Amino acid sequence: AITDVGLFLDQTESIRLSDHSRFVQRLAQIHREAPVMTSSQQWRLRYLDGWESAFEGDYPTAEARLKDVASHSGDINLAAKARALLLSVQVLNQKYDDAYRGAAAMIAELPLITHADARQTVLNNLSQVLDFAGQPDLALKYARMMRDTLPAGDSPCGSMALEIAALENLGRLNSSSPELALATRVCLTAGNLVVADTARLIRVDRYLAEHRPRDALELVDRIAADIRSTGYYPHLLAMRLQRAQANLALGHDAVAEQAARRVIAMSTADDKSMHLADAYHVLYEIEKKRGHGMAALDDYEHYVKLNTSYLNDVSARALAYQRVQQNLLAQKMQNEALERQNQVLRLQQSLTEQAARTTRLYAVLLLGLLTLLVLWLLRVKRLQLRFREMARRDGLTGILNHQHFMQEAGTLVAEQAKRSGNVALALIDLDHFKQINDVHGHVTGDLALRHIVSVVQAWLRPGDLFGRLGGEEFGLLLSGCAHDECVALAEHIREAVAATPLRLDDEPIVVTASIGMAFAEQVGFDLSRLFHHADATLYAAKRAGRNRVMTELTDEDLLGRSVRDPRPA
Ligand SMILES: Nc1nc2c(ncn2[C@@H]2O[C@H](COP(=O)(O)OP(=O)(O)OP(=O)(O)O)[C@@H](O)[C@H]2O)c(=O)[nH]1
Repeated sequence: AITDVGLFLDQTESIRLSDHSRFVQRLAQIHREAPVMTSSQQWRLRYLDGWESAFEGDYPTAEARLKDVASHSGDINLAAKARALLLSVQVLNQKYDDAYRGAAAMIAELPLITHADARQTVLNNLSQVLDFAGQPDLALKYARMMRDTLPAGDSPCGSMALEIAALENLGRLNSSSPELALATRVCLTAGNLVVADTARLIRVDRYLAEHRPRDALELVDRIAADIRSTGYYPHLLAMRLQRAQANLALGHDAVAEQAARRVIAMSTADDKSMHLADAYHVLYEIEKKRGHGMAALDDYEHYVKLNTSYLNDVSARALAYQRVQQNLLAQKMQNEALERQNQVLRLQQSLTEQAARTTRLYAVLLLGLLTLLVLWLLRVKRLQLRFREMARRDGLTGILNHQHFMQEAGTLVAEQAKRSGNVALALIDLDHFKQINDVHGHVTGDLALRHIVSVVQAWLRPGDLFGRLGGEEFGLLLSGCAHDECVALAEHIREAVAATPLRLDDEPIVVTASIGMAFAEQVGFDLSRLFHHADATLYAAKRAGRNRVMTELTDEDLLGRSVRDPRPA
């Protein structure tokens, strides 16, 4: 019983050529015993079944089994072996186009087939198929590749067989070619009788071609037992034909006839080998010698028919090979054209993308520039505003300067004139300011001016105009307050100034202010008249002892004392 299925399959496969009958027995045994097998072992068995079908000449069964293994085993190396064998089966079954397409595909895939055993099988079948396609040069190339990549310990018998087959077709062999002797010896040593027989049968052919029928016959007799023991049909046929031809050449017509008739009897109707045609040619020669005109003619007709059929088959194979090559070339060119078209499309796409990117870049740059421009304009505008504002302000105190106070005051007076509102002008002059400068210094005088300004500002209402008219004199234009309210506000300011001394390190510095007022309701909506009158009341306040608010002129002022010149507008 089979104990180790893997080992059993290995051993069975290894003797398929050297001991074919045992190989068949073992295949039958494994099917009979049906041991438990892994999936991969089942596929290996199927491959061996396919191999045996091919060996027996049952090509349709072989093809079905091998295609099954190639498509479904899932084992890349076993599939490669199955496909390689399928090539030979298809050729033998005259499916040339299929075989040559398969061969082209296998050549392309060759670098992927790394398993040494599978690679040997593929190279082996490629060489066979290409030789059969009338391409002995290529066949020789793959045979030599097979020899050069032979796994260590393997016999070179197989590759030598292919090499001599290709050399034979190239017309490069004669009966004493060392390749033939070497192949025979190597294959006999390896126990591969079928291949050794191939080499020896070629040698017989060469003897016959060299008109050495005796040597041919002698060699045939020597190898007959071996050939019969393999049972390999093409060899049996070849051997009998060679025997017929050799005997014919030696004048042993009866023996020759017998051998030729055995060839014919063995052949199947659709046999396309040259052996059958040649067998009829032997019979034709014999009948001709015998003077049997009708029989000779009959044999000759057979010969011509078979020979034509054989030659047709040879040219059909060569044509199929060329056709497949042309188709592959056309397909390759079509693929290249498509690839070029794709390249153009890809290029166009990338150009479009690049253009879009460039446009985006320009847009971003432009936007950046615009932003910068806007920011710059804003900055310029801000600076302009700042400069304008600076031009309107008094440098020391930050309130309106004289010129701007006069402008704004003019506008305000005109507005109030239109709506008959009330306007009051208060001129504020600090008292004895010269003394502050003299006693505390000019810097302290500056601080005192700013201090007073901040005290006054605390009392201002929105809309009140406050400006420095020069030195220690300030103008305050009030609107929207009744006469008494305006006076009260001026009074609050005066009190606040007097009550809020400037506090530095030393003792507090008290500053007082005199305020003279004028009202539009009394002098009219005219700025210079308002100034003129306020200046006069201010002068009156000073004369009256300072630190006070004056709204009217005293009798004393009215009698004789002239008022000061109004401030220039
Ligand atoms: N520290 C300082 N002093 C100023 C400034 N402008 C004017 N003065 C001083 O203010 C003083 C004004 O003096 P006067 O016009 O004599 O008047 P006063 O001393 O205030 O006396 P009355 O107005 O009569 O009370 C002068 O000593 C000027 O130098 C200024 O910007 N800073």
